[in-house]
Parts: sequence; structure tokens; C-alpha cells
Amino acid sequence: MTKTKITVIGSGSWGTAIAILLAGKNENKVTLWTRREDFCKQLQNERENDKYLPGISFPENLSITSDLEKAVSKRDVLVFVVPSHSMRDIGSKVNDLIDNDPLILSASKGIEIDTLKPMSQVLADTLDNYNANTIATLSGPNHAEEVGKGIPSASVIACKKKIVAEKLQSIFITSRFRVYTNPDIVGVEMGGALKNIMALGSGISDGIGFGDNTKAAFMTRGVYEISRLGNKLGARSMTFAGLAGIGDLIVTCTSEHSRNRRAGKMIGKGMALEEITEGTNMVIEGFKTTKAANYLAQKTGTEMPITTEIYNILFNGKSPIEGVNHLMKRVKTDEMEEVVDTNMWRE
Ligand SMILES: NC(=O)C1=CN([C@@H]2O[C@H](COP(=O)(O)OP(=O)(O)OC[C@H]3O[C@@H](n4cnc5c(N)ncnc54)[C@H](O)[C@@H]3O)[C@@H](O)[C@H]2O)C=CC1
Ligand SMILES: O=C(CO)COP(=O)(O)O
Repeated sequence: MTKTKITVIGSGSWGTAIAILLAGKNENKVTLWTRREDFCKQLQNERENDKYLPGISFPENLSITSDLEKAVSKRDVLVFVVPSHSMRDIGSKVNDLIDNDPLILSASKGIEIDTLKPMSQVLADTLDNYNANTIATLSGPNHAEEVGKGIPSASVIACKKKIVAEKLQSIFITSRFRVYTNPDIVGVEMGGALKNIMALGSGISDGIGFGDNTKAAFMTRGVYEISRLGNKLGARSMTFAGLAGIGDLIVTCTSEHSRNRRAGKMIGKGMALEEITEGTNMVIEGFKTTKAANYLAQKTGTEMPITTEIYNILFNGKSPIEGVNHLMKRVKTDEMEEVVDTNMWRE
């Protein structure tokens, strides 16, 4: 049997969990690429990623390299899982090394600040033989700590080109990781990126000491706000009711695993953003995404009150409590605002 040769680019928690998931299937031959040679040696010797995903052993079928040329050459699939701010750089490096036509998938969640583009579009900019229609994304309620252990999870692979989405679905799906396809890649990527802002908000609410009602309000009004911007960018509303929308929002706003929720909690308790980033080697995408979404809201004329308040708390020195008070005291409005069917009202 010819095995499917897959390289996962990025050895943080999520890249490692994806590599373990894929290597668990006999029909795959998986390589995990890591930036640093010393860390590569550590992973090869220990057969475990003690730094980012401790306690989960690598399957035999998984090899590790820090040689990007070797990692990219003659691959059937390349999975990009680096922090969003390094996607353009790594995409350009990979472009010079591709020597056949692998399927390309981004599993990162973020928006590039300079261009306001989601990750599949950043990759399309950097990979000469691909465009936004042929690149796919994976997104859903998937904490690495649980996927790595084989705890039942579900996710979405989105791509404009159906055959690409379906091939990747077959490669990723297992009895423990159920994968759906979706042609709405804009909605899937925006859902995955923007929910991190709401997770910061839920964490802030927990940090202040507010209750479950507050968190439910953040999540529900949050998904509405995400849909409003997503729709302006061409996404389908129903995508936000799915795994990459409300599904990911629920897990990130409530899970102890979420770095964004944890960071929000620290902010709610009075810690500064710099203190939090300095104290961790993990990526907290929500900080940069809040900046990008705030620009996108201004650019598209979209009202995003939660994003604006989180932005002011993170970057303009507003206190968390003031931010929440501001949201509570906003002008009275209808729940469905501009989409309300006015014919439903009765005198
Ligand atoms: N951790 C999770 O459960 C999930 C994470 N994601 C997304 O996956 C992406 C990667 O996150 P994680 O794997 O969690 O990262 P992580 O926070 O566990 O680790 C960060 C990783 O990024 C690497 N890194 C830092 N700067 C880099 C650079 N300039 N170039 C290349 N690599 C660099 C570090 O060496 C490390 O491997 C993010 O966009 C995140 O939102 C998506 C779904 C689940
Ligand atoms: O995207 C995630 C889960 O689906 C991971 O979220 P955090 O980056 O907040 O841990």
C-alpha cells in the first residue's frame, strides 16, 4: 500500500496533536517539522513533546525533522500550524522548496494584522502554484490536549474546491476525530479567529468574579457579533451556528485548556497584557486578532461593541470593569437589530 506522505509544519501543541492524530492511521506516513535543531533532537530522543503537549507518546509512524527542505520534498499533504504572525514567513520559505503538488491545509486560527487576511489567503499569497480556492483550512472545537489523547472530537475542513476538502476529510477522519466539509472557508476561518476575542471576554468576566449569566451573554452576543462581521466579508450565517462557529466559541469560552480564556481571566484580575505574554511560551492569538478585528470593523463599518471594549481594555488602558459596564449601559436595542423582521411586531 502506498502511504500518504504528510508533513505538519509547526510543533507547538496543536501541530503535535495533529501529527499524532494523523500518524495513528496506518495509511499515513507523517513528519513533524520543528524550527530548532536542539528541540528536534529532544523530540526524537524522548518521543514526546514535553514542552507543549506533555504525557502523550508519539506513534512509531511519526518522524521529526528540523530540515525544512526534507520536510517539504515529495509530500502529498502539507499542514501549516504555526502562529498566525509567522505564517507569511514560513509560507514563503516553503514555496521555494515545494517540488510536487501537495494539498495545502492551514490549521492556525488568526488574522494577519498588516493585510487583515485570514491564514488561507496569506498562504495563497506566498505559494506560487496555489490560490484562495485551492487552499483548505481545518477549524473547530479542538483543544490539542484532548485531540492528542484521542478524546472524541469533531471539526470542519473548508475549501472552495470540493475535491480538495473531501480528500483532506478522508485523510483526517478517524473514529475519534469526526470531520465535516464546508465550502464557506471565509466563515470557518473567521469563526475560528474571532471566537478568541470572545474567549478573552469570558475570561475577563471570570477574572472579575462575575457569573455564568455574564459568560452566556458574552458567548451569545459574541456569536452575533462574529456573524455580523463574517457576513460583511461574504460568510454564510449558518456556518456560525456550526462547529467552527458556536462550537469553537463554546469550547474556548469555557475550557480550562484555553489559553485565550486563561489570559482573559488574568486581565480580569488586573494583570497587564505584557506581563501575560512574557510569562508564557504559548501563543495567545486573541490579542492580535482583537487588533485585526477592530481594524476590520472600522474598515467595513461593522458595529462590534464587544470587540471594541476588549480592544480598549487590552490596548487603551480601560479597566475590565469599566469595559463591562460600558457594554451593559449601551443604548437600548432589539436583539436581532438590523435583521429584525419589523412585520413581527403587533400594536
Ligand atoms: N493549542 C490548541 O489547542 C489549538 C491551537 N490552534 C491554533 O494553532 C496555531 C498554533 O498554535 P499552537 O500549536 O497551540 O502553539 P503553541 O502555543 O502550543 O506553541 C507555539 C509554537 O509556535 C512556534 N513559534 C513561535 N514563533 C514562531 C515563528 N516565528 N515561526 C515558527 N514557529 C514559531 C513555537 O516554537 C511553538 O512551536 C495557533 O494559530 C492556534 O490558534 C488551533 C486549534 C487548537
Ligand atoms: O482554538 C482552540 C480550541 O479550539 C484553542 O484555543 P486557545 O488558543 O484559547 O487555547
